[in-house]
Amino acid sequence: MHSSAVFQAVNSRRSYSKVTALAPTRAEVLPLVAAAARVADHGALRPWRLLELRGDARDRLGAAFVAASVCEGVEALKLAGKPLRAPLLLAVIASRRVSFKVADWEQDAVAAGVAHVLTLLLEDAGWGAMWRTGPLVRSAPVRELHGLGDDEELLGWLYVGGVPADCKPGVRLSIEPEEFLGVL
Ligand SMILES: Cc1cc2nc3c(=O)[nH]c(=O)nc-3n(C[C@H](O)[C@H](O)[C@H](O)COP(=O)(O)O)c2cc1C
Repeated sequence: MHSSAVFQAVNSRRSYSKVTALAPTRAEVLPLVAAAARVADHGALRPWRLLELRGDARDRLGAAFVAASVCEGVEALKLAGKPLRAPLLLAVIASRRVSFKVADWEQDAVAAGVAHVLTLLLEDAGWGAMWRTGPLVRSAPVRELHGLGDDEELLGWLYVGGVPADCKPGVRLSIEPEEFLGVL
């Protein structure tokens, strides 16, 4: 069982904080999005959407960060440059649908599930990805840039790019599963 491709992919998953300027094309990303949409989804509400940010859209996100902050001068320049750490950012948006049956938190769990599975699929396709948020993710300028509706919340961005040839190995320590799997 532990040699299955799925087990290996999940067990070796890691984030890439540094990526190269290469990015998957929209055509390459689309089938991964379709596959990620297969996560469990109570009522099949599809309570999520993604936005691609490439090129100067990343500068506009940097400007929104600065507008939402109290930073000036060098600090503002540093903040403005944060979205430039990857050539492609995929904004993850929880879009809550009106439902008497499915609570908001269940819908947010679906959106988060899509993002987790998508990072795994991106890695499986040879790309480096890292989910990032930051304190300004729910600020008004950032919300406005993404055109969020009243029933939407930004869950952050998957920073996506090429895996550097000299990247360091991942560092997450293994857990002791007995500690996490109780019995009632
Ligand atoms: C919702 C969410 C938001 C995150 N936001 C950040 C962030 O803003 N900055 C950061 O350094 N890591 C953030 N992380 C953690 C990284 O994505 C990553 O998991 C962490 O650096 C550990 O690396 P690993 O995934 O290789 O174990 C976030 C993770 C999640 C699930």
